[in-house]
Amino acid sequence: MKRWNGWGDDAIEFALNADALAFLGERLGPGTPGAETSHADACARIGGRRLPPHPLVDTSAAARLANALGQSLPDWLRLRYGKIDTAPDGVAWPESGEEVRELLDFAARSGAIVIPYGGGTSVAGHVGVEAGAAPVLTINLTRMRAMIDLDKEAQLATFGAGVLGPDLEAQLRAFGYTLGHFPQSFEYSTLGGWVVTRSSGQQSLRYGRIEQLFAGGRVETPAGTLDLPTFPASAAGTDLREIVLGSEGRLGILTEATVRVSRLPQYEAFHAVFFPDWESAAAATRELAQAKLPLSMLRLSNPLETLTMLTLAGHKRLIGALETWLRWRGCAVGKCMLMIGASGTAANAKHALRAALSVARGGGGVHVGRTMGDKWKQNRFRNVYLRNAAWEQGYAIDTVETAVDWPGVTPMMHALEDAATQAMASCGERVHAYTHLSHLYAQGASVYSTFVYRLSGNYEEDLQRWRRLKSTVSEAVVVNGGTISHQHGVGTDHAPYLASEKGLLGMGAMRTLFRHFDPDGRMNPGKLVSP
Ligand SMILES: Cc1cc2nc3c(=O)[nH]c(=O)nc-3n(C[C@H](O)[C@H](O)[C@H](O)COP(=O)(O)OP(=O)(O)OC[C@H]3O[C@@H](n4cnc5c(N)ncnc54)[C@H](O)[C@@H]3O)c2cc1C
Repeated sequence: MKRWNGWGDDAIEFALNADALAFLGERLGPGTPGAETSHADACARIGGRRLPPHPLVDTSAAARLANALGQSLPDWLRLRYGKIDTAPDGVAWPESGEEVRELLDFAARSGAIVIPYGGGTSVAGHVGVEAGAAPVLTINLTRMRAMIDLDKEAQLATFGAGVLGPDLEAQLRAFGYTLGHFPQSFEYSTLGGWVVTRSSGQQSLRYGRIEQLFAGGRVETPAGTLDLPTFPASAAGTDLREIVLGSEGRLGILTEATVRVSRLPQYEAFHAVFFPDWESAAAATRELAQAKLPLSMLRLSNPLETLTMLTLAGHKRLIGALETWLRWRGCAVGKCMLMIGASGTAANAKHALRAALSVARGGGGVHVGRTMGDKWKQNRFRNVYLRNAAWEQGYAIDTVETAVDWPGVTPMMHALEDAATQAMASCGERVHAYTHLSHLYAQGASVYSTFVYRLSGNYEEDLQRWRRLKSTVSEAVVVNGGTISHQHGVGTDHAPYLASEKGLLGMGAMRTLFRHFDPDGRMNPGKLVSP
């Protein structure tokens, strides 16, 4: 069953091994797990409902709690410490566009605010309920999950927008196709959520970001239905898909999405290469991105992330032997791991890998084969469970991500890690901060930093620690010329920083656009831009 106050299926544990615990203890000090609220107590704290009855709306405390929050660290703090001060007044699970329309009309009649809810994997405060006088209706889309059409000739598939990643891939795989969109949250996030948050999957180098995959669809807005027909390309003025992408539930509900699919790859492999230091690794990775080889993934870990991954991997003797061999090849303290993936026909993928490994070797890289790549693939959606394991040992894990052009990539990495160190020092704490470049472009890269730090066991103190960390690191993103999000979107947590990249005129244009589709300001207010 899905965990109500953590990540994933409660039958799956991904424990921290003894070496990893000792490593964290040494770097941060011993953790203090907080007292936890039970599900029954959390339900008991859900206040009275303010919506009139409707046959499609469930007003039970359990349904409202399950759809009250996402997966950001403050969301976790609220759930774990039982500080659920706001929740929707009712939750509906429509099964058709007509039911969505009916629910939007019901919300208008009841003066209710509407929050669209996909998988609830937002890490930026997209689905939470702001305190206010109006009742709140959360519309959970996950029952709209069928494949409506597969046009093999055009390689286009249309789905109900609430389809979860594994379900979508399984429905396509039955016909020999894939979307190839694999965010780390794949198992619990939805197609609609991906589109409206401009998500990016781990193999975006081959398949593209969701912007490239989203071909059209249907949006139910308070002002009417917006249909987006598919074209391979069009010069007919403003591309209306672009106003749906990144709209974060502000203009309406995406009920159907048509996506560009590919044939299932015959062959897929991930290889690991180590470099002696960050400078050589970053230079070779940039060269690889600019060579535009048909790879599916490039993912470069900095020295501390490399060390952390090797420590978490367990298999101490095997990793020890690998490290001895790497030392002998010149990759010792400060080494960085690059993961290179290729998918497609066996001949093309192998050719791309051979070419990539040759560039990597030319840049000082040491190729260690496929074993680590196979392990990475096997655990690509499992590592997230470490958030649960770390919490239980008294440690919080949070991440911040941005993207910047190549000259800014290394300065950004240092700026994010320094900002986190400074923020936690102001709380009298240390932080274990490490970074990888997860999505590579010819012009630049996403910079993705992970921060591990101690919980205090006290809700207010832990919220304060998170606020300091989030604001200091977000300011570092802005000062260093990065976007406030490369893939997680804006929500409430990044909204204060958006104007610095959009400008006042741009922010005004976004507000006017949302008002056009949602004249009463009913759709997910407070997220992305202030009303
Ligand atoms: C552990 C973890 C790993 C992650 N890894 C990645 C990653 O690799 N790449 C990445 O891009 N993101 C990642 N994310 C972030 C998150 O998964 C994405 O933002 C995802 O796109 C959200 O999809 P969802 O279905 O869960 O949407 P939700 O969280 O339910 O909603 C997000 C926003 O979309 C709106 N919304 C949802 N569905 C609809 C709809 N049908 N119509 C209109 N509005 C809608 C909501 O109102 C809200 O504003 C990760 C999150 C976690 C917790």
